[in-house]
Order: sequence, then C-alpha cells, then structure tokens
Amino acid sequence: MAVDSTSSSTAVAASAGSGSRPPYHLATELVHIDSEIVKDNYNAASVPIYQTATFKQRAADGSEGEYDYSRSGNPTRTAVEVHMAKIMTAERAFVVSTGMTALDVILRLVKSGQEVIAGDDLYGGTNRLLTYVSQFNGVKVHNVDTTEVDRVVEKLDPIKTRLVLLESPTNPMIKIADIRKIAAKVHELCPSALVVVDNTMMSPYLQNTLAMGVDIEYHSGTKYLSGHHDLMAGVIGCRTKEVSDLVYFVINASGSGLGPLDSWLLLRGVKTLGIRMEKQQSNAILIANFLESQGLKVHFPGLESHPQYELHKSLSSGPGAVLSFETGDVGLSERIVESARLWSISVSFGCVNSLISMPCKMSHSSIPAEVRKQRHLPEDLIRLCVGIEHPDDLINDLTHALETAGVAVKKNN
Ligand SMILES: Cc1ncc(COP(=O)(O)O)c(C=O)c1O
Ligand SMILES: N[C@@H](CCSC[C@H](N)C(=O)O)C(=O)O
Repeated sequence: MAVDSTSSSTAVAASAGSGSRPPYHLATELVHIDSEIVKDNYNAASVPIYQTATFKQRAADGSEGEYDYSRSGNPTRTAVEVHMAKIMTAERAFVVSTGMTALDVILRLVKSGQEVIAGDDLYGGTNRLLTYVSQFNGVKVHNVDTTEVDRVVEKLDPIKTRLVLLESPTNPMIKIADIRKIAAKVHELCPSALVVVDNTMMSPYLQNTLAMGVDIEYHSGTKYLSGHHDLMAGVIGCRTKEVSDLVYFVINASGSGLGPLDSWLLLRGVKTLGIRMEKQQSNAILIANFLESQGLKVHFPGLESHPQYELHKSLSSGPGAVLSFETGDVGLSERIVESARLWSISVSFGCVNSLISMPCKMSHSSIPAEVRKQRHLPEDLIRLCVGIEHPDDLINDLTHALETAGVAVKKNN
C-alpha cells in the first residue's frame, strides 16, 4: 500500500463531515457528533438507538432504503462509525463486537501461505489468535522484537508478507516500536503488505497511527474508548478505500458488527475520552514516579528512564495510563496485589477506576510458560491501569499494599 502521509502523530482530527467549519482540537471533536449522520424526525439531542434487525422497504427490489438489515448496517452503528472515522482520521471506521473480533476480521485478509510479522510482547489474547491461525490456517507468524526496526525488516518477504502487526506501547512490557519508520520500510519493500497497529493502549486521543502511514489501526473499544467497563467493542479504522472495502466485506459476511445498544454506549463513552485520558495520564505519571522513587523497575514511557522515552514522545502526545513494574519476587508481587484495597484485582484497562493485576497469571496466562520465558516476560510483573481517582488515595493505597507485603516504603516529601 503506497503512502504519501507524513503528518504528525499529534495532529488534530480532520474535519471529516464538518462542512466548512474549522477543525477543532481533538477534545472538542470527541464531544461533537455530526447531527447530519442520523436523520432523526424529532431533532433528538442524543443519537437514537435503532434496536431493529430489519428495515421495511418501499420497493420489492429493496433499492430505496438506506438500510435493509442490521448485520449490513444500522443507523446507530453508522453514527459511531462516522464519529470514530473523524477521530481517527480514517477513510472509514467500523465497530465490531470486541477488540478480538477486530483482529479476527483483519486476519481474514491473510490467505493460507502468506505471512504475518508480529511483536514478541503482545496482549495474551492476540498471541492466542495468532497461534491459532498459524496452527490451523496455514499462515506463518514471525514474532520479533519490534523495538528494533531491523528485526522486522529481516523477516519481510515481498511475496509472502501480508501483515505487520504492532502494539506500541506493548501490553504488558510497555515497549515502543518506531511505527513511522516500520510503516515506511514495509511499504517500500513489500507494496502489498498491510501495516496494522493495535492502538488500544494509547487511544486515538494520544496517538494517530493512520497519520504515520499505518494501513489499519484497531482498538479494543472495551477499554479507553468506552471508559466504564460496561460494554465490549472493537473499532477498526482504515486509511484507504481499498482496505475499507475489504474490511466491510468481511464484517458484513461474517456478521461481526456491533449491535445498536452497544454502538450507542460506545458513542456516549467516547465523548469523555479526552477528559478521562488527561486525568488518568496525570495520575499515572505521579504513580510511576512514586514507584520509581521506591527503587522498583518501572516500565512507563513517561519516565525519562524508559529506554525509548524520546521515541515515544515523537510518536504520541502522552505516555498514557498503563504501567508495569517488577518486584523481583513472584510471592512478593502476589502479596502486593492482594493487599491493595482501592485498586481492584481485574484484567482489562482504560476504565475510570484503577486496576491492578499480574499479567502472567491473568491477562497473559494463555501464553505458555516456556514462551513467556523465551520472550522475557517477567512472572513477577505487576500491571497498573490508572483511573481517575484522587492521586493521593491511589498512592496511599499502593503504600499500604507495599508495606503490608513487607516492602519498606521510603517517604517522599
Ligand atoms: C492491547 C489489547 N488489544 C486487544 C484486546 C482485545 O480486546 P477485547 O477484550 O475487547 O476483545 C485487549 C484486551 O482484551 C488488549 O489488551
Ligand atoms: N480471560 C480473558 C482475559 C482477558 S485480558 C483483558 C485485557 N486485554 C488485559 O490485558 O487485561 C481471556 O482469556 O482472553
């Protein structure tokens, strides 16, 4: 896929569907939904939920109706899709039932005999689905360290490579890939390959990968986009019409589109993405500094000690609100996690409330232990997903958890 875009990752959303008005800051664009998207007879201030499976047609050939059946399209789903396309600066965006469905749809663009290059630190469920396609669908998957552009380039095959799949930051080691450089190299050396980024950890508020030349950006909408852990969703944004058409075909054919009620909940949630992300991120920066001041090994791209601190700054407008840290002892990590009172022990992230987890025992337990070891995923790793609570309460609760587990906490002034 040829690329001509060099625009900055922090660019404000394009004014898709906004007529002649000027483009606003992304925080403003998130709140304002183009009222022309859904033609509502009553001027409803909130997009209606079209809870219907089918649509009446006036003519027998069905040629007059904009919609015929909700698997193929539904006005509430269209509203959130058009809004997400604007936010992601996508040619077209699609909403599907979960983040894993988004990846499943994208992987259907890969045929038997073709190859995928993916990171070696990925969400556990992503690794599971890639393992499935490599075992049952005849697709070779290369897992490489995507922090090094050369490791990706080495595996590129102009004939066989179909997808290059990146997470940046990765879940859970928070490693950074040079998305811009990798996209340029892949397009130069493999014109028929697609560069795909799972941008869930950043959300479109902090990182715009389509503007870096990526072909498909996808999200688990279960996380920051909805923000309240009250729905499952996936979002796919495509840079070109050619790719959008392929993706729409799979979604319609397989029936993976998001239902009307969840589309409505996603649209409501995304309006507050900016304010939630700002607060979650500023809390996360305080917490990362607190943990680092305790001598712990903290993985967070907002810390100058992060090996790719400068690279991440060049790709995004902030470090986000997920961090992980090592204690050096699995038992100690377990005691810390179980001693927290305010931080809930849960998988997932991106919600307004703060979560604590041990990836190797929870979100990444589907990766076999020997593979976790080969890929240097520490068993004692603790992941924190920072919410919008008062930061003092979060730090006090972590202090309590560390002390209860037996760590001597240094008091900072
Ligand atoms: C980075 C990342 N991508 C994708 C997913 C899958 O999303 P979902 O749970 O909505 O299927 C998850 C977590 O579940 C994730 O952490
Ligand atoms: N039991 C689930 C675990 C989901 S983990 C969710 C999230 N991506 C995270 O990183 O916490 C499964 O098997 O998928």
